[in-house]
Amino acid sequence: MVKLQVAIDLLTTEDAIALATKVAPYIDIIELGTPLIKSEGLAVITAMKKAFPDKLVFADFKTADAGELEADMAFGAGADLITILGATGDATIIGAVKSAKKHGKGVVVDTIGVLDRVKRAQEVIALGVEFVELHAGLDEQAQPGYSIQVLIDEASRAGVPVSIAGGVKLSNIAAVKASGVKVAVAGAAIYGAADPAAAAKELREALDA
Ligand SMILES: O=C(CO)[C@H](O)[C@H](O)COP(=O)(O)O
Repeated sequence: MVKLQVAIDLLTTEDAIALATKVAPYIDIIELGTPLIKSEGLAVITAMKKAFPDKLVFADFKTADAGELEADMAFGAGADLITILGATGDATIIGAVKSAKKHGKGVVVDTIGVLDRVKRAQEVIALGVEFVELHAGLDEQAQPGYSIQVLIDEASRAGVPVSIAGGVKLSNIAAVKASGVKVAVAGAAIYGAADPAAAAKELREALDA
């Protein structure tokens, strides 16, 4: 079964918990976006895990250095998963994996900004990470000509556990699923919808079809 991850790119704990409450029945992983964590600090992780102990809480740290220290901070606050940048050196990823093993949690490598995402995904899986996020960030998505098809094609040939993030929505979720991903990440398609619960339900149903 493909897991559905909601990326919460809102700026307050109150708004994040309100959104998670609406969509919880349909999602597996609650992602606390980088701007949300920068705005609210580690407390938002603790509050979300307390509110949703049965969901995986994903702290989108996008760590570039001090991997073990930052992973200790995220896991200590209640996160189940943390992102480390694929663009950084292996030592940072190895440090975070060490922390994850200590806490019984997991590391996700975010390939934002990496030129050859598939090659890097294959390299970092060997370091013990849970899965790799094939990711076109919000700024890359805003570039003229951006298409999620690039990520879908990459996922199809990755040969290692991956997620796709960067414009996942109802019109492409079937193709995302068919690419063999472990996790589909949807942010704006859920938090930006007039009815986030209905949007999450439709995505869930499409993944389960
Ligand atoms: O991590 C992120 C940005 O850095 C986003 O949460 C992720 O890209 C999901 O985006 P979208 O709103 O397009 O689904």
